[in-house]
Amino acid sequence: MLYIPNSSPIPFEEAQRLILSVIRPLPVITIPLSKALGYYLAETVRADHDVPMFDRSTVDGYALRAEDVINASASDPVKLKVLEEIPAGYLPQQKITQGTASRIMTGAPIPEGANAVVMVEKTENAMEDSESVLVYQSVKIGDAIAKKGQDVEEGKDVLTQGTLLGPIELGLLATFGIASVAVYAKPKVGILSTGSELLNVDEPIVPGKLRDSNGVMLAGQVSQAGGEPVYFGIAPDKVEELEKKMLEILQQVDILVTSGGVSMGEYDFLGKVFEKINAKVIFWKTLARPGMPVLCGVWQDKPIFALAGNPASSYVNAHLYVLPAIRYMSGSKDPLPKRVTVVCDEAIEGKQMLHTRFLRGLTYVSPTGELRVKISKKQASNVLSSFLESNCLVKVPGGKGFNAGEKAEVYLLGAVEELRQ
Ligand SMILES: Nc1nc2c(c(=O)[nH]1)N[C@H]1C(S)=C(S)[C@@H](COP(=O)(O)OP(=O)(O)OC[C@H]3O[C@@H](n4cnc5c(N)ncnc54)[C@H](O)[C@@H]3O)O[C@H]1N2
Ligand code: MOO
Repeated sequence: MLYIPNSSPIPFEEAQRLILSVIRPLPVITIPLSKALGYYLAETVRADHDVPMFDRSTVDGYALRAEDVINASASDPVKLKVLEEIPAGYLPQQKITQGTASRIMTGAPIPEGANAVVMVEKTENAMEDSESVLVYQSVKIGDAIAKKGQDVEEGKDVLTQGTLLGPIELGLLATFGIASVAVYAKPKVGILSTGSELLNVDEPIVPGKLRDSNGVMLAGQVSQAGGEPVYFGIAPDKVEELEKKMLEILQQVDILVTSGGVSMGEYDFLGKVFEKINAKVIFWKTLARPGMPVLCGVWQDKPIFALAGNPASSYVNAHLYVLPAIRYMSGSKDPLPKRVTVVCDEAIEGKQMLHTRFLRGLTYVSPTGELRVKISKKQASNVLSSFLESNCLVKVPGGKGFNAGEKAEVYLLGAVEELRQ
């Protein structure tokens, strides 16, 4: 049995590395393209044709030879004979020769002989006079023509295995006729809140007790990372009940996440339960706060994350350890949290601390366009509300502080588009 109650805390980066070394991407499934948003691609898709497939007009106008209108101007237009009209979706029938042009619509194939398109606005009576057109502007060879293969060249990789499928990726797959797509399955993540002091969200408050806020919060984080959360309610601080409940859940999910019961209290039983259910401990305690006492193990290849119970600790633990595991099992090649470097508004004390701290902060764009961060006021592990005014975690490594104006690394919590000015 590997459970070591007095194991020494490890750096959080080492904890992340250890987790990723014991898990694997889930099996590949094939699903309709319309359902594939948010999945990771399990195959590399190669372009089996050019996009565009032919030289096409980028404007409504006239396909012509640039050399025929080299001297055209507003005061001295050039008259060309109009051969035909080419709507998008049709093939040209006529070849452009000296002194001729064809009316062409945006997206339609360029006729043979033409080497440029002039916009209809730079011509006169264009749409009424089907015989001829007056061109009031010169054009250069290639003007208003999207070349064959301009977007994607035949034979090139369009998307590689491990790419997260967003709206753009779905559009590209549709372009190549991929109606069903091979992706990695998404992990089912069981969530169990532990603690005899906890009440269900809909229960009336009882003196000394509090409602389970971690359950729904963790489910939200799991969903945002692309996992499928399943909430299994509250379990009391009793070893036998926890053991039974956790084994039951483990049969049904790919990952188990619990919160509470991992520190040194008389009722902190999670370590004991790991021992009872024969879960192999990967680590217990990291050199990072909030969430220092987090316990992580595997049971029959399924990771178990026993997160520290304080709400901010659970949130940060999930962000640093659970979400990367979800992304990795979902097929991501880059599962660790997104980070950026920003300039500190104010000094951050910390030289005397041994562990890394993740401080709540607000990253914003300064009027000069610089990414800067201000530290939120409340940082205690039991405080959740200060995340409302935060959008990042500022990493303050052990033994280090920051001067005002110094650069620090922050872990982004919201979308980058949410950075406020
Ligand atoms: N003697 C020591 N005491 C503590 C240590 C330590 O090293 N030695 N570590 C402290 C740290 S750091 C943390 S973090 C907490 C984490 O402890 P647990 O994971 O055992 O969490 P609990 O004691 O079960 O709960 C802590 C706190 O959070 C509340 N809680 C728990 N679950 C929920 C939930 N689902 N929703 C809302 N609130 C929840 C719980 O009621 C407690 O108030 O331990 C320190 N102690
Ligand atoms: O590591 Mo604990 O989460 O600070 O209070």
